[in-house]
Amino acid sequence: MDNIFIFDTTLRDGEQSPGVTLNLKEKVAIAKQLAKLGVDCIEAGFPIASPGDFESVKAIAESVEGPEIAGLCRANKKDIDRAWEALKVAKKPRIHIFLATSPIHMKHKLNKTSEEVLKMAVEAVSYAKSFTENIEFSAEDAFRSEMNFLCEVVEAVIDAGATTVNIPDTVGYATPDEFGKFIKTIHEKVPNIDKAIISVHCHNDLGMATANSLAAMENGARQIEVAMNGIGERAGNAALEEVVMSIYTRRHYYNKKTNINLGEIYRTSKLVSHLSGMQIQPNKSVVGRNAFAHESGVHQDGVLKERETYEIMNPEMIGIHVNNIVLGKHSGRHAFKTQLKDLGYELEGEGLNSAFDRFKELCDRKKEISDEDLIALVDSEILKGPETYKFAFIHFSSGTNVTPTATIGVEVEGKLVEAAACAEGIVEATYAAINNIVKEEITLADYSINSVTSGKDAQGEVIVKALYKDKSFTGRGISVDVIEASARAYINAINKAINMTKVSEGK
Ligand SMILES: CC(=O)SCCNC(=O)CCNC(=O)[C@H](O)C(C)(C)COP(=O)(O)OP(=O)(O)OC[C@H]1O[C@@H](n2cnc3c(N)ncnc32)[C@H](O)[C@@H]1OP(=O)(O)O
Ligand SMILES: CC(C)C(=O)C(=O)O
Ligand SMILES: [Mg+2]
Repeated sequence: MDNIFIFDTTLRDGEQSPGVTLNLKEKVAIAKQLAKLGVDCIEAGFPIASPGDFESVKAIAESVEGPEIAGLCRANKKDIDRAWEALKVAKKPRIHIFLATSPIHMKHKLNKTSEEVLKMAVEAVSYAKSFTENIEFSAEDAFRSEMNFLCEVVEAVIDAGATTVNIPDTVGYATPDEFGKFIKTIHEKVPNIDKAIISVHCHNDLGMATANSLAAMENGARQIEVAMNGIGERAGNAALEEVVMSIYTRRHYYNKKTNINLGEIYRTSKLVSHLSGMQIQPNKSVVGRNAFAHESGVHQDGVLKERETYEIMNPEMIGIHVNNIVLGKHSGRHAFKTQLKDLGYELEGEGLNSAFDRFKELCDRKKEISDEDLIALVDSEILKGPETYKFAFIHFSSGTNVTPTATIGVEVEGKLVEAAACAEGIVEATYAAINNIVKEEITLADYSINSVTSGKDAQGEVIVKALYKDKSFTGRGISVDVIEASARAYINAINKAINMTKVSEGK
């Protein structure tokens, strides 16, 4: 079976999803999980975009082993220099240069002729080649490009040393049959095509990103670019879990394989969803809550008699955990640590202690702690990043004919600071009380609440988006009390906003 190279762009195109902002610690945690998952290449970011992006690409290049680490750049020297500065510490660095080749992008966005674009592409690849052998070139908006010109660019960048050439459907315009034919034609027309790996990068604007990627694979593409849970610009990228599980489940049809450890898929999906704040729709293929649920009698009867009547994949295969240990108030550190290890977390020392303390607090408020509770707790506890403001307590009163009032306690540099506020609603009062302590120009842009598990003692997970200096920051908070979860989420967003802005302003 031929191997298909999986290039993961969760941390670059995925992070371009509106409203998603990940801090350095979160990006490194996702990259380490992607390495466990077995992706062949991690696109860690766009180093010139901001000091924060640069630092996270560098940190991933330094600390994540296994996959190649790629950094994106435009076709110019300063982007390539900056990308190399971040990537050079990686064991297997890859410079990824993109430049649009479609008439609409060249004319309106780049204001360049096709001759100038061809020259820029070749010069950029040749320049990057002075740093590393491993160069990917992406012809942005390739699918809307004129075929002969696109082939001319592909041939020229391969001659200049590109080892991978990516053919993106940047705006998700293609349909599977025509995209397959498109990739086939490129293979037929470009004489030196065998000297490079042909890659595809499909967007999901018409819901066809996975189908288009697979059609391209059937016509010679050997690398597929994906993002976990399909996150990315606009409607997102081809979803890693869909592409990989299609290749696996239909392996006898496609005769292809990937290096992905299928058992890490669910865990990675959960981590990305928690940290990005992009919730997974219940009916999402492979990783949605309902992907393996059977509601109707005929289906339940079938599955009880023989699972394969209605299931084409085994949930355990993708790491949906079958749990024999029930954690609760009487569990100790050993069971806690073992359970976490089964879920993919290797916690030691301070990290383990702080997660265990939060776990014990939770046990006082909730009888049985599920895997979902544990994952949410550890993700919010361990990866929250620097805490300028630390939640201490909240008291509130609210109800019909009562003015909602909240008093909040927050630790600032080790000192407890308290403030109170009234408003029309209790969440608004809580946030006004927090604003009285924080005194920064931060506004709430979005708020959502979900229960982590079912049952009356379920934890609530609040995700907020806060605006600070024209940028949006996601915060997450969990608690069995939804007002406390709301306070924790807002404080988390404020901490991220202040600390990530300091990094990007070089402070
Ligand atoms: C399809 C994709 O996903 S592409 C990746 C998109 N990702 C991002 O944009 C990441 C975040 N971006 C940023 O932070 C900023 O856009 C930066 C730092 C990269 C650039 O910021 P600025 O210098 O202020 O430029 P701005 O974004 O306004 O405009 C882009 C400029 O790059 C040029 N450009 C766009 N693509 C390319 C390219 N591939 N190669 C060279 N130049 C390019 C544009 O023509 C424009 O140039 P102009 O100023 O001469 O008109
Ligand atoms: C940078 C390129 C690969 C991209 O994201 C696109 O064309 O969609
Ligand atoms: Mg893209």
